[in-house]
Amino acid sequence: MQAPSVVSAKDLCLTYQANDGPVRALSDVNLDVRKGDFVSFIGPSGCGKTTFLRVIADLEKSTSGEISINGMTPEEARKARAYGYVFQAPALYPWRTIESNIALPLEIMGYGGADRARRIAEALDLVSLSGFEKKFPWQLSGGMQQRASIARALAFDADLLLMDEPFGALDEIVRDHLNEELLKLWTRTNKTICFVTHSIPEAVYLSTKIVVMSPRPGRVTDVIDSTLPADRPLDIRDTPEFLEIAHRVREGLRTGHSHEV
Ligand SMILES: Nc1ncnc2c1ncn2[C@@H]1O[C@H](COP(=O)(O)OP(=O)(O)OP(=O)(O)O)[C@@H](O)[C@H]1O
Repeated sequence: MQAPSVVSAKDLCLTYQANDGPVRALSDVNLDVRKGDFVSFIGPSGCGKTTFLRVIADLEKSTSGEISINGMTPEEARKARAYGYVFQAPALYPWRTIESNIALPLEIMGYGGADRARRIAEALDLVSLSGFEKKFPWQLSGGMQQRASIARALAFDADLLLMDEPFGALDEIVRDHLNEELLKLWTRTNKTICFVTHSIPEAVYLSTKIVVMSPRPGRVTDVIDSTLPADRPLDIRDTPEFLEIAHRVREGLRTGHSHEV
C-alpha cells in the first residue's frame, strides 16, 4: 500500500510579474511527495526550486493549478504549523543564545516553560548540539549554526521539513558529515523531507526520490525513484548503483538544458 500523500501538486504554475515582464517560475508541475519520502529538487539556478518550496510554505501563491499539504491548502497548513523551514543561510538571531533561538517559534506558538525546555533539549540532541544551549550563534562554526537552525525547524515536531539548500555554503567535509547526520535524523524521526540542492552526489546520497528541474520556464523534467538501500554509508557513493542514478540525474539536467534556446 502506498504511503499517504503529504504534498500533492497538480498542473501547478507560478508566474512572477517582474519589472521587465513575466517570469514563468513554475510551469505545469505535477508531483506527489508521500509520507516518509526524502525528496531532493535539483536543477540549475532559476529553475524554480525555491519557488516550489515557497508555494508549499504559503510564502508565494500559485498562479494556477492545485497544491495540497496533508490535504490542506498552503494557508491552512501554515496555520496548522505543518512544516519546519530551513533556509539557505542559518538565519539565527545573533543576540539570542542557541536555546533561545530555538525557543522563538515555540514562544510564538505558546508552548509553556517545561514543554518548551523538553522540546529544545530533544531538538538539540537530534542534531548533536547538546551542551551548546548557552552559546551565541557567532561562537559556533557554520556547520553547527546550520545544525542549530535545523533544530529550530524540528523543535515543534512538524512531520514535514522543507530545506532550501541548507548545506550549500559549507565545505565538502562538513557537508558530508551533515549529510550523514541528516540521513540518521530522517531515519529516526520518519519525517518527510523536501530538500533543494545543486549537488548531484548530495541528491543521490540523501534521497528516496530525485526531482530534476529545468529553467525558462521552470518545470520538472524527470522524477527518479532511488533504488539505494535505506542504510547508506558515505562510501555507497562509489558503488555502481549510486553512479548509475547520478548518471541519470546528469542526463536529466543535460536534457533540460537542450530546451533552452
Ligand atoms: N520575487 C520574484 N519576482 C520576480 N521574479 C522572481 C522572484 N523570485 C524568483 N524569481 C524568478 O523566478 C525564477 C525561479 O526562481 P527560484 O529562486 O525559484 O529558482 P531556484 O531554482 O531556486 O534558483 P537558485 O538555485 O538560484 O536558488 C528565476 O528566474 C527568478 O529570477
